[in-house]
Amino acid sequence: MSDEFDLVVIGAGSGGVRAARMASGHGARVAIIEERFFGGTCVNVGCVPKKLFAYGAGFPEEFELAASYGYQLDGWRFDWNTLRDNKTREIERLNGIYNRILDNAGVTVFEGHGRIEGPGRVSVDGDRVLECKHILIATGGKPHVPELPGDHLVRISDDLFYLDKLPERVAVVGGGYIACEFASILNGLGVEVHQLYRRDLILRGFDGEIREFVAERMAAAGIHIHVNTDVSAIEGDAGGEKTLRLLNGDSLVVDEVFYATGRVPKLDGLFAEGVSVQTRDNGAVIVDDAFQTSEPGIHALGDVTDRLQLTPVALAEGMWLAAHLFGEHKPKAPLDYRDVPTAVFCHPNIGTVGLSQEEALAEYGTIRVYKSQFRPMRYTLSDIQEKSMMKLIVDDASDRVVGLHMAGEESAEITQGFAVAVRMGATKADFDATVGIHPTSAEELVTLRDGETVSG
Ligand SMILES: Cc1cc2nc3c(=O)[nH]c(=O)nc-3n(C[C@H](O)[C@H](O)[C@H](O)COP(=O)(O)OP(=O)(O)OC[C@H]3O[C@@H](n4cnc5c(N)ncnc54)[C@H](O)[C@@H]3O)c2cc1C
Ligand SMILES: NC(=O)c1ccc[n+]([C@@H]2O[C@H](COP(=O)([O-])OP(=O)(O)OC[C@H]3O[C@@H](n4cnc5c(N)ncnc54)[C@H](O)[C@@H]3O)[C@@H](O)[C@H]2O)c1
Repeated sequence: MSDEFDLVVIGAGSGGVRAARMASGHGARVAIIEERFFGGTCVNVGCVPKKLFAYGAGFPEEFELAASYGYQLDGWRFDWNTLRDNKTREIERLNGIYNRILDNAGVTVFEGHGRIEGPGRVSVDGDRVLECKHILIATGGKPHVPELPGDHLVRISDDLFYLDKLPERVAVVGGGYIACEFASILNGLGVEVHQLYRRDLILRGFDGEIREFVAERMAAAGIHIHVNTDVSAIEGDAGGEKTLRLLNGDSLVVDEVFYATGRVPKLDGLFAEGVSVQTRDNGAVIVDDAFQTSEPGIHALGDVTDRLQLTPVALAEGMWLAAHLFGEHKPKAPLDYRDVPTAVFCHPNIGTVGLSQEEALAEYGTIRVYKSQFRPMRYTLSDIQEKSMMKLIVDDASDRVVGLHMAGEESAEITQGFAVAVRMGATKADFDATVGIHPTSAEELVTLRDGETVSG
């Protein structure tokens, strides 16, 4: 086996695997080094197990709904171990697939810790040294927990996926993607959930009315959302009850405390002494439009650069870089981060693409806002009070739809399709001219009529 490569990728997560495969496909000699799990965060402790758990958490409501359609269920019992272990089996299957994909693509795989020894030199476990023309840092991120007394009692997102037993009461600290998703999953599985958020409304950065709607729906589903609240100390022991001392003087007793207070770039032991690249204050590797760091021949992409921490973004970056470095047809323009759709798999789901009402107002001055709240048909035979909300934000001058937001069942699935139209610059008139599919929730988005003009 040769130890000389065109590209050595450090980290076999979403971005690293895609870049390695594509580069190999373009004819490059590629090696990849992974120290923990093939497929990275998304496959092992992120998107995939999270979505499986979110499906699992939806069943109690399905059982209740089934009764309204005439199904007599003779009671049910939930077994955490079955869900956790079935999930783990599926993740192990995917690990194998990732390994095979790399092999089949002709990528040389190393298991161990990658360290950059100098330009064009990467060691595996500080031992074997690989020589290469290009190095790619695709080492992802890791959870950030603020320092506080008792922080050794805190659990991070990775831990949820391997809990020995499901706790009866939890506190989830944070108001972003992971905190909202975990709060919804645990609540759906029957756990008493307290979500603590330091500001006044969760899901900062999303459209204001969608945030209010989702916070209200999550609370209606049974999650105790404590806003303007932060933790000053945690007391207790790892295997038992924990008491959270709150800044407002209150306290809260739970069995587990999950912190979902953001993720920071993972650079642990990545650089040998005397080697470095420029980073931002939070450690994010600074790259230009071509994913080039401050050091020639060293590139970086994905979560370690802290642009948009999303798997499809890391995949797109990996493909772009592989084509740029080794492709016959080089990309003609930098990757476009405009109108990247995203979803939060809390309950209800959020799907969003483009600008929030607040952002659109600041950018365009005068906008039209179309919105609708309704009870999806599926629930109308039951007493379940599920609701959906949809919003279109239109630039008044050009009639272009610049933002599309939905909270409610199937939001993520529906938004993916509409994201194509928004990216292509569809106008409100185009939406109006599109015939709906009946009866669906999605048809609401092409039948919204009475817009409100808002000027900033
Ligand atoms: C709980 C959770 C849920 C999420 N859900 C979603 C979702 O639903 N949708 C979505 O789009 N995104 C989601 N994300 C975000 C998504 O997982 C990340 O954006 C994505 O995985 C980033 O890919 P990456 O290649 O940059 O890094 P990663 O996937 O983190 O891969 C980095 C890899 O590098 C390895 N590594 C690190 N240092 C070294 C070293 N020195 N040597 C060798 N190997 C090393 C790590 O072990 C890891 O396997 C979620 C994240 C979390 C935590
Ligand atoms: N569905 C998805 O696509 C998905 C799901 C999960 C994660 N992700 C990605 O992973 C990233 C990380 O997720 P996350 O939820 O950890 O981060 P986040 O940035 O979405 O949320 C972090 C939350 O922690 C709070 N916070 C930060 N520091 C704090 C402190 N010291 N004390 C109290 N609260 C504090 C913030 O106010 C915020 O509410 C996300 O930004 C997202 O890009 C995506």
